[in-house]
Amino acid sequence: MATFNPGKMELRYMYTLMILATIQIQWDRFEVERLLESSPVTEKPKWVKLASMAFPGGTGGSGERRATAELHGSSASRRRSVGGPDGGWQRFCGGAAEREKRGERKRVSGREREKERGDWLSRATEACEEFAQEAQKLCTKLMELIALSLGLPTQRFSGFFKDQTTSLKLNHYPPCPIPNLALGLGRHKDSGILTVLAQDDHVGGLQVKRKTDGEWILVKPTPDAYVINVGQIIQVWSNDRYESVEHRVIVNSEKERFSIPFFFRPAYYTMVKPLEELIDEQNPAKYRAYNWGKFYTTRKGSNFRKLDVENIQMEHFRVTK
Ligand SMILES: O=C(O)CCC(=O)C(=O)O
Ligand SMILES: [Fe+2]
Repeated sequence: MATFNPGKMELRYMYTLMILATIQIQWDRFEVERLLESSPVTEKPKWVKLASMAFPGGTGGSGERRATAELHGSSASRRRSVGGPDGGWQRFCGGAAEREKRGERKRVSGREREKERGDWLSRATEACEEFAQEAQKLCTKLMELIALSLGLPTQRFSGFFKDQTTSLKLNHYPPCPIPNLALGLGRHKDSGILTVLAQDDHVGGLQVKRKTDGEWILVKPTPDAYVINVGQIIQVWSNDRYESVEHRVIVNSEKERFSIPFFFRPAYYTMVKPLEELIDEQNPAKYRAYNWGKFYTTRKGSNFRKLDVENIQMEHFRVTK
């Protein structure tokens, strides 16, 4: 019987999460299809069977509901979608052969796979485009409300929405027989402006850290609702009046889980710093200015997950007294 070692736990998340696709969203044009085609999805056909993806519907409007229906498949096709990304995953959750025995993975012919890939791409593309457009509108609205709540004009943030580095990610967390030895995604704060997260309507896994006692609290899925995360940029802009919450994802021993975060982010050239209207002698700036593009690429390019070293954090720009 394996023993639970919380110290090691954080390091193992890279074994379980499969990022099916990361879609860079252009401000004036959604180039989802082209980017999906060049994503790892097409290079790793065993990941492709996403027809079963539970795409939470409702708040995005009727178009999204249609996409939801399209993306729901039979339970047989859902099982077929489970594939393993690497040896690490196999170590904890079984190799391809074991998963085939458990009925979680089925061998498919090259031709069948090609067809599935094509079908999946067109359905996923349509669904992603609709979701991205709705999420974009939602973020714009939310930023108006956040501006008002800070005593600022509603359009205060609109200058930051040009040349966005916004992206959409499709996450797949396969079931893991030893869930207490793995994390779907390690603890982190989202670094951008806002995240609109469509989490699986039925399978929970997202946890947030309660500030008062450090306890991890499960965010129970609410059908027809999105989870909105305040990103670290809002924390800096608001000079800590808003705080970005730490979160992570645990895995499930029986059920796979999907989630679709939409990361609303500014242009690479944005200098992130507390808004001048919010600082004065009594409320001095708590952060030094940093370049978003540099911050983001350094953070993304770092191999902190493997080396167990600290990744670049917004906290590094906090002014110390
Ligand atoms: O899968 C989830 O529910 C959360 C994913 C997440 O936090 C992220 O991708 O940043
Ligand atoms: Fe996150």
